[in-house]
This record gives sequence, C-alpha cells and structure tokens, in this order.
Amino acid sequence: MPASFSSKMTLKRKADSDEDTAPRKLHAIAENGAQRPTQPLRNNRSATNVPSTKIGLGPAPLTKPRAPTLSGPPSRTTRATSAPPKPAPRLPSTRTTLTRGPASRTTSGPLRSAAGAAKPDDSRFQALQTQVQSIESARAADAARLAADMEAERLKVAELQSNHLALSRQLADAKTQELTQRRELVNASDEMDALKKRHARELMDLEMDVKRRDREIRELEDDLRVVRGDLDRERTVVGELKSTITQQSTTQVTLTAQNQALHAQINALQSSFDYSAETVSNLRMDLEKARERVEELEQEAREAEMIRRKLHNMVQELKGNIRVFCRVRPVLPSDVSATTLVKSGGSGSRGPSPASISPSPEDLERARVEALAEMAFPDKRDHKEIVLNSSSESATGQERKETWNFNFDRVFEPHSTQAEVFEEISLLAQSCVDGYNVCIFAYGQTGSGKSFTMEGGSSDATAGMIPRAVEQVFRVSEELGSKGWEYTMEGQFLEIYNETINDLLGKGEFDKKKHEIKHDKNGSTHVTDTVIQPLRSPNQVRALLAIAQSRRTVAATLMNERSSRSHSVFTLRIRGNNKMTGESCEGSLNLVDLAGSERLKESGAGNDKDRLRETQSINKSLSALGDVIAALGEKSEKGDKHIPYRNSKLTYLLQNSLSGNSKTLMVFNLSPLATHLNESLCSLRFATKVNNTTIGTAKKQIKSS
Ligand SMILES: Nc1ncnc2c1ncn2[C@@H]1O[C@H](COP(=O)(O)OP(=O)(O)OP(=O)(O)O)[C@@H](O)[C@H]1O
Repeated sequence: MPASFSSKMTLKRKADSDEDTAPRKLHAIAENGAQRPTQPLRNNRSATNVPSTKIGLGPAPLTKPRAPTLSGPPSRTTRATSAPPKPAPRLPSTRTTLTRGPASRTTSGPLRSAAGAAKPDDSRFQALQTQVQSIESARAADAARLAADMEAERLKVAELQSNHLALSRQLADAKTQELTQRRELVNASDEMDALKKRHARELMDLEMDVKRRDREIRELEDDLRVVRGDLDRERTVVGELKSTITQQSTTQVTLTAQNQALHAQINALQSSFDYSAETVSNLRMDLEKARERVEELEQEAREAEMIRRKLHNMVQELKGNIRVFCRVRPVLPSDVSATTLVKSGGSGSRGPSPASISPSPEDLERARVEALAEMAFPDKRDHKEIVLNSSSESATGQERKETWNFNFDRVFEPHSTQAEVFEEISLLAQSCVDGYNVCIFAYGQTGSGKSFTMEGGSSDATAGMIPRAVEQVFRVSEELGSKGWEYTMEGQFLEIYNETINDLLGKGEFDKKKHEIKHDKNGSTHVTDTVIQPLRSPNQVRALLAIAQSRRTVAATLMNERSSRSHSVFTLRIRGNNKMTGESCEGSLNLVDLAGSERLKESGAGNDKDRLRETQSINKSLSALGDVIAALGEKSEKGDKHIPYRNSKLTYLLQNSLSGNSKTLMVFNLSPLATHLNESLCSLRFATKVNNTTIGTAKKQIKSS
C-alpha cells in the first residue's frame, strides 16, 4: 500500500478514535466541572473534532470543591455551596434577640418553661445561653468561615467560569479543527477512492503488463533457445574456422617463404628479362631492317616477275600460241560419301545402303584417298607439268601400268586458290583495255569446276575470273585516266543451248527470240535483239552475273546434280579515247564457260532424247571449237586456210576473238577422281592439241585520228 494511502488511513482511524474518545473526555470534564454544558456534548459534532491532545493542553481539570467542615447538618452546608451566601448582617440580629432576656424567650417554648422554674433554670439558661453564645460564636465563626469559603467558592466559580469560557473557546477551536480535519478526511477519503481506482487501474495495467511481460518472456525464451542453437552452430563454425585459420596460417607461412623465394627469382628474372628486353629490342631493330630488306627484295622479285611475265607474254604473242592452263579441283565431300564409300569397302559396304550410314572419319579419309586418281605435279618451280598414272589388268591377267605426261603454260593443283589462278590471267584480261580481243575458255567435263573457275562463289575469296577480270579492267581503265584515256564499257551475257542463242540479260525465263550473229568489217561482232548493258562499276557486273545465273538453263544429268548443259559467254566490250594523244581503241574480253565435255556414254543421257540432243549439240560445238583452233594452227603454218567458224554457234560468235589477232586462253578443268580418269585424259589430250597450235600473233586494235 502506498505510504500516502497508509498515512491517510491512519489519519482516518485517528479521527474515528478521536470521535470516540472526545465525548468521553468531555463528559469527564462536565462531571468534574461546576456547571454542565447547556447542550449535551455528544450532539455537538464539532466537539468530537476536538483533539484529545488539545483537551489535554487546556486548563487543568477542575476538582470538586471540598465541603466546609460544619458541625451542622451536612445538607445545609451542601445547600449553602450551591446557593449564593446570604448577607452576613442577619446573624447579629438573632444574637441581639438572645441577649435581651426572658421576653425574648417567648420565641422558644422550652426556655420559657425553664425561666419560670427557678434558678436551676437560670443556670440552665445560662448554660444554654453560653451554649447559644458558643453556638453563635461558633456560628459567627462558621459564618465567617463560610463567607470565606463562599468567597473562595466564588473565586472558584469565577475560575471555573473562565475555565469554562476557555474550554468553550477550546471546544469551538476543536470543532473548527474537527471540521477542517473532517474536510481533510473527506478529501483524503476522495483522494483515497481516486487512489484506489487508480491503483485498481494501475493494478490491471500491471497485470496486463505482467501478462505481456510473461508472453515476451516466453517469446524471449523461444528466441533464446533459437539463439542458443544458432550459437552452438556458430561455435561449431567458429571452431572449424579456427582450425581453417590455423591451417591457413601454416599455409601463409609456407606461402610467405615461397613468396620470398619467388621474389628472389623475380629479381633474378627481372635482370635476365632486362637483358633479354635489350636483346629483343636489338633483335627487333635487326628484324625491322631484315623486313625492310625482304620487302625490297620482294618488290624487286615482283617487278622481276612482272618483267618475266611481260616478256613471256611477248614471246607468246610473237609465237602466236593459244595459251593453255590446267586446273584440278579438290575432292568434294559429295565425291566421297555418295560414290566412292561403297566402292572403297568402308563401313558403308557392310551396311544396308550408303545413304543410311554415317561413316567414321577414318573410313571417309580412306575412301577419299582411294577415290583419287593417280595424279602428280612434279614441276614444283614453274608448275607446268601434270602426270597421270593408271594401273589396270591386261587380258593375260598381268598388271598394266600407264603414265601420261602433259605440259601446259600453267598447271594448278587442287589446293590452288581463285586468286592464284587470276594472278596468271590478270595481265591477259586487262589487255582488252589496250585494244586486244581476249577470249578465255573454261573447258572440262561436267562437275570439273568450270563454273567455279569462271563465276566462283559468293565470297570475295571464292570470286571467279569474270568478277575479278571486270574489277581489274575497271581499275586499270581508271589508272589510265591520268594518261588521258577515257573508257566506256558495256556487257553482254549470252547462252548457247542446243545451238540456239539465249540472252541471259533479256526478259522472261527463257528467251524465245531468234538472234542472229553479225560481224562488222571493222572486226566487231553484234548479236541481234540482245541486251547490251552499259557498265559503270564492278558491282553492276556482279548484279548482271546474278541475273544471268538465275536464267541459265540447268538440266540434271547423272554426272552432276546441277549440270549446265549450255555454253555461256560473257562479253565485256571496252572503247577508249585519249584526248591527249587523239588515239582510240576497242577491245573485248570474252569469258566462256563451256558446257560439259563428257562423252555420250558417260553423260548418262541414255534413252533420254532431250539429254541425247543436248549432249550431241554440246559435243558438236566443242569439236567445232577444236576444228577452228586446228584450222587456225594450220593456217598459221601453211598460209591460207578455211576456218570453219560457221560449224557451230559458239565458234561463229567468237570468230573475231579466235582469229589470229586475238589472245586466247583455255583453262582445262579436271576432276581429281579416279572414276573420271578417262574423261580427264580426253580433256588433257585436247588441251595438248590446243597448246601445240600456233594461231598467229595478237594485234592491238588501235586507231589514230
Ligand atoms: N577449285 C575448287 N575449289 C573448291 N570447290 C570447287 C572447285 N572447283 C569446283 N568446285 C566445286 O565443284 C562443284 C562442281 O563445280 P562446277 O559446278 O563449277 O563444275 P562445272 O564444270 O561448271 O559443272 P557444269 O558443267 O555442270 O556446269 C561445285 O560444287 C563447285 O563448288
């Protein structure tokens, strides 16, 4: 219980006890006092508020006045104390009466009887008189004493009255105090009630608080359990980490030692590196010098090679020979998987069909080697020779080995690139800018690589002779612009299929117009109703090639799934004028992709009439080309000779480019496969014939104004 509350409770109890005790004390006062209070004290509530202590502090309690010690009856004495004393002078009158004699004795019957009797009565009277006198003196004494007592009593009464007044005042004070204290008590009681309520509220709050605390404690205990678990785990981890740290410390010590050793090594290496760096820088300088020297030498070599080629060209021109190149294409994946795998006895021979097997790389490589024809390229310096070997069984069962050697102006092995081939052709091709008629043929059986050589692939690296030659012509013509030459170029792309001319730049899928070939007296050729496209950039030529390619007549044969059964002739005509010199020139570059040269039985035409006609037509035109070349050679040797240009559309179209004053190159494309060996031999024999033909000396077509 709060201290204030207990003190208030004590106060109340004290007030109660005062209330009980105060009237008792007041009664005691009333009993002891001379006068009773006019009103009973018990009814006066203010009297109850008089604190006992205050009562104790008031005037001393009154004592009951002692009765005077009279010889008379006590009741008179007692009455005398309560009534105010009668005036003393009455007593002497009584005494006067006694002293006058017997007359006065009438007042008392006995005395009159005694006086009448004799002297004895006198004596008795005397005695009585004395007695009376003594009594009177005694009475006087008593009266005096009584008066004194009365005075004393009066004083006492006065004292009592003053006491009473004091007590009344005290009582009033006490009542006031009681009232004040009662008010205080009521206030205290209210306060206590408020305190009790507050206490109850606080108690409730405390209980709720305690409950909440209990809940929190439970939660904290749960948390504590979890935390303890975590702590245990952390301790385990810490233990593990400590052991790891110990290990790491050991490792660190080892590493520090190693580090120091490495530092020492680094220092050693650094000095060695510095030395090496110096050496390297010296070597670099030497290398740079060597490079510069190599570049100089290479430049010299290039210039020498250029001079050699120019001289070679001059010799060729003087000799008038038609030039012949031979190019062997590489083995294609389709060559191995489709045809030779079964034949080679690889895993395909054990399986159900070549299409359903997936041969191992070893099988493929073995099949590839076995599929190859025996070809050799012994001339590693000038690359002019190709050797074919063949082993077969004779009728007697003996192994028969045959070898064929061929020499041409240049032989390109299977790995040769388009750039390498064009390097040999570029001078010839660009000579059209100087006013020459140039004719480059690609000859070979189907699938030997003619189209690849002439047109090539879509990338720069695989671009064929036509785009490269055109770029070269544009480049050279631009270079000659500084010398006053201005050129105009135009292109034509024709196809000869079954001895009819098809304009590859014309409209429609297949050209149905009848085209005629006309030769002017000035040496130029014109084909009627064909598109002649002015050319302004090499890119335009590429676009033309793409159009032509899409329009080419392509028919399937057994020899090649995408076989061209027609000759295609791309012609670039170039006319130049030199404003500075007044010269003009006109040349042409014909790039001819011939149809497949295979023989009839190899073509797979069989009973297919269309294919048969195609093949016969191709063979006719190819033999006509051979005849023309042979006749040109004979003309060159013997003089006048008829040249059968009109025997085929191809030779008639190229009449001006095949005549003695033109430059002709035939690229013989060969298949590397053993199965195509006979066709390759046919091509090589024809190539040799062409190579041995002298068709006159090329002449520029330059006019002076
Ligand atoms: N030098 C080469 N390098 C890589 N692939 C080549 C080479 N020569 C030819 N080929 C490829 O061989 C295949 C046949 O070549 P291409 O079509 O040029 O033969 P083709 O003689 O023109 O046949 P066709 O007479 O049917 O036109 C093509 O897939 C071609 O890409």
